[in-house]
Amino acid sequence: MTIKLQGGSIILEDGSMAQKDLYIEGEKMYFEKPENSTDEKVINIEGKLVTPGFIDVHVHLREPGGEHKETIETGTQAAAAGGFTTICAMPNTRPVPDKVEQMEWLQDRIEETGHVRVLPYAAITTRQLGKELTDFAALKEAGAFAFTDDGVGVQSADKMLQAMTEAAKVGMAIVAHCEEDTLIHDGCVHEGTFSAKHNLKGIPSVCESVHIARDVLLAEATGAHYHVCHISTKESVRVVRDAKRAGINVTAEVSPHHLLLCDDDIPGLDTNFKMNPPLRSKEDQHALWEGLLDGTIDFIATDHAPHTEEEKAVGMERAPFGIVGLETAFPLLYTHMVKTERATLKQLIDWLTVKPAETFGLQSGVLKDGELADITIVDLEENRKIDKDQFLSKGKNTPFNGWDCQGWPAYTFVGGKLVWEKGKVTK
Ligand SMILES: NC(=O)N[C@@H](CC(=O)O)C(=O)O
Ligand SMILES: [Zn+2]
Ligand SMILES: [Zn+2]
Repeated sequence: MTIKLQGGSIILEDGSMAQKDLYIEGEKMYFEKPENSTDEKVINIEGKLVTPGFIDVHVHLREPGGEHKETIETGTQAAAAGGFTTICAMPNTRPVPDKVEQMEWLQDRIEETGHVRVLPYAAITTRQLGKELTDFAALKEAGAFAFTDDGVGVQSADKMLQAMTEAAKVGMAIVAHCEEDTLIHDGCVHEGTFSAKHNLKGIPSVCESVHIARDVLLAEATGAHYHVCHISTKESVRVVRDAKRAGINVTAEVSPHHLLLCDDDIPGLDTNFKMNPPLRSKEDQHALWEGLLDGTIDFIATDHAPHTEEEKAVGMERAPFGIVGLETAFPLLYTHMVKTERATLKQLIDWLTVKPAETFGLQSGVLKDGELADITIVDLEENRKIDKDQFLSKGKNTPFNGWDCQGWPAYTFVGGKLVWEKGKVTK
């Protein structure tokens, strides 16, 4: 059966917007009605926006080993609800995907229970311990998206040098959680006004930026593609900007929460404002916007990191780091970036589609005649409050609960299949 998406505004490959019907037949999309099409189901999407499905390269699905926080099934349902058609799963699970066997298990599980495309990362080091490199060639062969030890930094410069050398050989990216263990100082929030006011130990900005400074030089020495996860400080932005100017192959992502919040916004000892890296200063937040707008930062990724309410209910110092993001990213960014005219709709969509696709050489990210139908349809007029109890994710740990947002995903198609329709999963 052909699905006709009728009357929507489409974002075309060249970035222009056109009022145009779109047809889905099998896995593919077409700008004209396919010739062999017989019966037709019309979905009226007048007034709505049709965009390439969103891509999030930084998601914690927790399976295997953390199924009480999230599963591939619930995490991909949350992704579908958020308009994401491709997400990349972080490897800080138990066991860690550091061997072909684990990658294969993960691929099977994704195939069985995933509602959207899931591209799994493999670890840089065995059990993410930073000691022994994994077999990059074998893991690439087994379908790894890229290599990362996200959750912890790679402490040894020599290990990182070896990792980048191997990554360059197999033509894959090193995706880095940048954190120098000797500078964490046992902190639970940013070292700044909030930590001082509440007498909490702080994580200084240099804890992140020294790793980035080290790593861009290693990337230069090896020619590897080096990607910075969840960039959060002004010094980090400056280092990446300078490295790009020097022609080093570095890219970076920023999370919605680091764009929309700083440590002044933390209302008190609320652990839904605790994440790694922590919310930094107003100045840092400003530098992230600047970096994103001038192209130093390439795109946006959520760092969706679900934890249970019980785990989060043990106080600022002991609660785990991390907040969820898949179901709130677009409405938050549309409301606080586009409606406020700090960026255009086209820029926002690029940061969620074309840019991550280009950075990692993915085929998706554009609407193109005859291509796979990974499509998100957004109701830009819909207004509602974020309600954590409505999340499909098991994680309710968001600092944005109750925020008024405009612009919510209404339909999500993955490979021509409707996986989300106004409030319900349709698989
Ligand atoms: N971001 C976080 O605060 N937490 C992440 C780990 C990580 O992304 O570093 C998690 O796995 O919970
Ligand atoms: Zn991380
Ligand atoms: Zn992460």
